[in-house]
Amino acid sequence: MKVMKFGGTSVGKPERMKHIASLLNKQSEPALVVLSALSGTTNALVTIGNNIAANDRHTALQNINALHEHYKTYIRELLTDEKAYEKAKNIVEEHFDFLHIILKISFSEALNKDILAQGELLSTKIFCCYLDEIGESYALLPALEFMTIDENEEPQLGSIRTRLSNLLEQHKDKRVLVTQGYICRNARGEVDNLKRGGSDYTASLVAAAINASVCEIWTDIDGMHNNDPRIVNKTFPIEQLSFDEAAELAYFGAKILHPASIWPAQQYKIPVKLLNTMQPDAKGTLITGEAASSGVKAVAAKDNIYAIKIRSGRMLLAYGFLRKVFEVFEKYKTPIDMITTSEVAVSLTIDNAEHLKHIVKELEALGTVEVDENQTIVCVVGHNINETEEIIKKLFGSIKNIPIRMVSYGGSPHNISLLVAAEYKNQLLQQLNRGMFGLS
Ligand SMILES: Nc1ncnc2c1ncn2[C@@H]1O[C@H](COP(=O)(O)OP(=O)(O)O)[C@@H](O)[C@H]1O
Ligand SMILES: N[C@@H](CC(=O)OP(=O)(O)O)C(=O)O
Repeated sequence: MKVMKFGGTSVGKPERMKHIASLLNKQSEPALVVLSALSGTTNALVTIGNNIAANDRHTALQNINALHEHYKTYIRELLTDEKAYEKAKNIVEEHFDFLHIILKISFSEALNKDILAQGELLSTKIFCCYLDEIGESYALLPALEFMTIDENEEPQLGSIRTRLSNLLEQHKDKRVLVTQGYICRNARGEVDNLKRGGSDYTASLVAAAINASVCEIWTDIDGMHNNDPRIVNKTFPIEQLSFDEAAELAYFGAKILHPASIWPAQQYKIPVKLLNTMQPDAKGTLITGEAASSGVKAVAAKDNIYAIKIRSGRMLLAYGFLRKVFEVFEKYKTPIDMITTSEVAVSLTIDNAEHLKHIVKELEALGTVEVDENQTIVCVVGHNINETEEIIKKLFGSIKNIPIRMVSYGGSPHNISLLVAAEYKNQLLQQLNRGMFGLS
C-alpha cells in the first residue's frame, strides 16, 4: 500500500479535487490518501480562533460566514449528483453549526484546537462525497481514532500502528482509504494538531506505521526546486535528494516539505516522492537514504530569525560558559539554530521568540546582550559540500556586496548557513542562483 498526501493547494479548487480522484483511479496498488484542508481554510480558522480569544465575536461571526459561503460555492461546483450534493450540504451545515455553537462558549486552548480541526474534517468528508458521486469504493478512516501524541507532543508511533492496522483490517476490500492530515488527539484525549503544515508529518507517520511502499507528497509544484520559486525566477526541480539533504532544506525554509516529516520515513526506510498534482507525469523529487550525487543541490531561506549576541570578558580562558548559555535556552525550551563563538562573544540564533524577554534577562547575568530581530538564515545544501573547495570558492564569490552577519560551516557536511538581515534575503538568493547554479 502507498500513502498519497494532497496538500491544501491540491484540494483548494473543485477541479483539483476531481483530478485527485482521477489520479487514484490510475494507481496499481491500494492508496491511503491523506488530505489537508482546502487552501486558506486553516488560516481562516486561525483568525476565527484569534477573534474569539480577543472576545471579538462580531468579527468571528463575519469570518465564519465568509468561510461558510466559500464551502457552499465549493460543493456546488464539485458535485452534480443531487444525492451526493445533499450529503455534502448536510456535512457543511453540521460543521458550520458547530462553529456557531463555539461562538457562544468561552474561549480555551482546547476549544481553539477544535476550531482548527474543522478544515481537515470538512475536506475529507467532502472528498468522500465526490468519491460517492463517481462510484469509487473507499473508506474514511478518522485520524482522531488513531493519530495520537503524548504529553511531550511526540507522536505515539506504536499505538498509531496498532490502531491503524485494526482500521485497515476492517476495510481490506477497499483500494482507496481516506484520512485527515494535521489533526490528532493529545495525551488528555482532546483534539489537537501536529502544528502548521503538519499534514506532511501525518503522511510520513502513517507511511512508517503501515510500512508503505512509498510516501507521495502531492502539491502544486513538480518537486523540490534548487531555490525558492516564490523569490527567484529561474529554478529547476531536483531529481533526487538524501533524507539528510531534504531535512536540511525543509528545516531551513523549503516550504514544500514539513521538517518533522523526514524522520519517520528515514527511520523506516520509506522513499518519499514530491509530486505535482496538476502535472502527475513530471518526475518530481525522490528522497531516499543515500544521495545519488555530490555537489550543491539547493538553497533555502528561513525567515523571522532573532540573532542574540552575548559578550563577556569572563569567557576568556574559561570553561563552562557555553553550558550556562545553553541552560538558559533549555530552561525556556527554545531551540538554537546557528551558533558561532569567539574568545569574547557568542552569537546564536533562534526562531521562537515566545520567551525572548526572559531569555535576555537571564543571559544578562552572563554578559552584555544584543538582540537583532528580522534576520534570515540562508542555507546552501548538498552532499558533502563542505569538503569541496570549488564549492566554497563559488559560494563566497557569490555573496559580494551582502553584509553577512554569521556563517555556520562544518556543523554538518551537507550544509553551509549564512545569516543576513531580512532585507538582503532576496538579493542573496538571486546571487547564489547565479553563482552556484549559473542561472540569472
Ligand atoms: N525549494 C522549493 N521547492 C519547491 N517549492 C518550494 C520551495 N520553496 C518554497 N516552495 C513553495 O512551496 C509551495 C508548496 O508548499 P505548500 O504551499 O505547503 O503546499 P501544499 O498546499 O501542497 O501543502 C510551492 O508552491 C512553492 O512556492
Ligand atoms: N491545513 C494545515 C495542515 C497542512 O499541512 O496544510 P498544507 O498541506 O496545505 O501545508 C495547515 O494549513 O497548516
